[in-house]
Amino acid sequence: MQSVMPTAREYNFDGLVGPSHNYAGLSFGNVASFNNVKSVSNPKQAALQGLAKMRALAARGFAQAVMPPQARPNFALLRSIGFGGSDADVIAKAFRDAPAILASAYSAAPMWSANAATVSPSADTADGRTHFTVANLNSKLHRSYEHQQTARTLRALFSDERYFAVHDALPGTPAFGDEGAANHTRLGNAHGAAGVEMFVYGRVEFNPDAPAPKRFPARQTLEASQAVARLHGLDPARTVFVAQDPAVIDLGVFHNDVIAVGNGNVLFYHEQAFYDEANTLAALRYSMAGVGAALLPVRVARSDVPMADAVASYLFNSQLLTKPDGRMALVVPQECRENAAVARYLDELAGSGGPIDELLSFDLRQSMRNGGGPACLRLRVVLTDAEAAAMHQQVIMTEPLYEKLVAWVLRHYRDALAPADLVDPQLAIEVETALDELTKILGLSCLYPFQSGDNAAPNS
Ligand SMILES: N=C(N)NCCC[C@H](NC(=O)CCC(=O)O)C(=O)O
Repeated sequence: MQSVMPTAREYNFDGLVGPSHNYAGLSFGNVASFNNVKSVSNPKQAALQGLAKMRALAARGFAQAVMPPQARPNFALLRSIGFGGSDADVIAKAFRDAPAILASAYSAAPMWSANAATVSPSADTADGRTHFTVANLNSKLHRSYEHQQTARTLRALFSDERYFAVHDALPGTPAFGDEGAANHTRLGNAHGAAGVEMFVYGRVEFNPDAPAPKRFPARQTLEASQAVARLHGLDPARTVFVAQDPAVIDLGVFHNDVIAVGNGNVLFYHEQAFYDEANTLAALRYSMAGVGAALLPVRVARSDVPMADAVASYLFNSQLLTKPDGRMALVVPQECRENAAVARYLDELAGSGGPIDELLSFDLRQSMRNGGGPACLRLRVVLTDAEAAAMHQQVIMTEPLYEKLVAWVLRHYRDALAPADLVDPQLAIEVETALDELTKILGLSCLYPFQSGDNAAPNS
């Protein structure tokens, strides 16, 4: 007997780049972040590049929404470590004594919304609700405090508890290092059907013999992934935990979404993505058979794309999107067209008669220089029609919203931000003014603690 499956669509929630986007080199292990340290950023261009991608994908009929940026600088963080006085005093003292920490408090990293949370659609969970676990991002100071505002934002967007459950971040300790959807892939048939959830980890806290990188940190632990699966009420038969190859973490693959992407029954991945490729595929095949799906691996050999090219071009940090005709489009950063090996590979892929028959390339240079490609910039949320109707509607990308957001960016954003500009107290005022206005555009009152006069709250 065939059960009736609700129609569901994958919404991509792109992080809107905030007005303080800058290059502070805060992410050891992320090659682009390190290489561009202390260069001058262009927040206006960064935001416009991100919006152009959202607009183009929405215009193509993909379900697209926007995640607002976070308030910056994080005065509560700065005050909690001994910088006191007026806001301007706090900024001046932090800039003088601890410029890297001021930069951390100013980071626009929430733009990479793939790291905001792990999301399990209602078709996979025990209670039939969509579950979100906010990522603690505790591997890096500048990302470790994002979770407080992320929880607040997700609860504002998905407030109807009949449909949605938003879990707070896991305890912020190394055993539970959690980077959200960047290390999570869902495979199956249709979006609305039960699927297999694959969690990829880089380290096991309580097994000193487990593979682990030597040079760069592994940000995701097995223990964290298991906790998320438990919180979401996932069926163990449809949940697969997989070790990332630690050797590639040491080459700059700091998240699994830098080396693999899945959609539907397709897993597009580099042969060095997993510690044990054969067993990973076998486990996925076995689990997927349980939901009547057959894995379709699209494996990229190192002879076609060496790891250095994969990391430099961000080929795998692409979005793999199902088109109305059931074929798939790969959304890649422009750098993929500029890398000879990758460009050659992609042309062959699109013409190969396989599931991916279209390439869409975007200029996301501002984000890329911080190690964030198309996939980093979006959080995937599969929603049934009823769930989509229950979420906050004013964040869904439409042409009028796009136009309003572009005008807002042009009004408020700077086109150059150098490390020394972070000492300018005016920047903090500009950011607050911009975000206050944004909440009106998006119909999200009291999204930020500063809007309730609470700049001292830990999540301010
Ligand atoms: N792969 C995914 N899903 N996300 C990419 C996140 C990039 C981010 N970069 C930064 O945080 C750079 C900050 C700086 O250097 O200023 C990070 O390393 O966490």
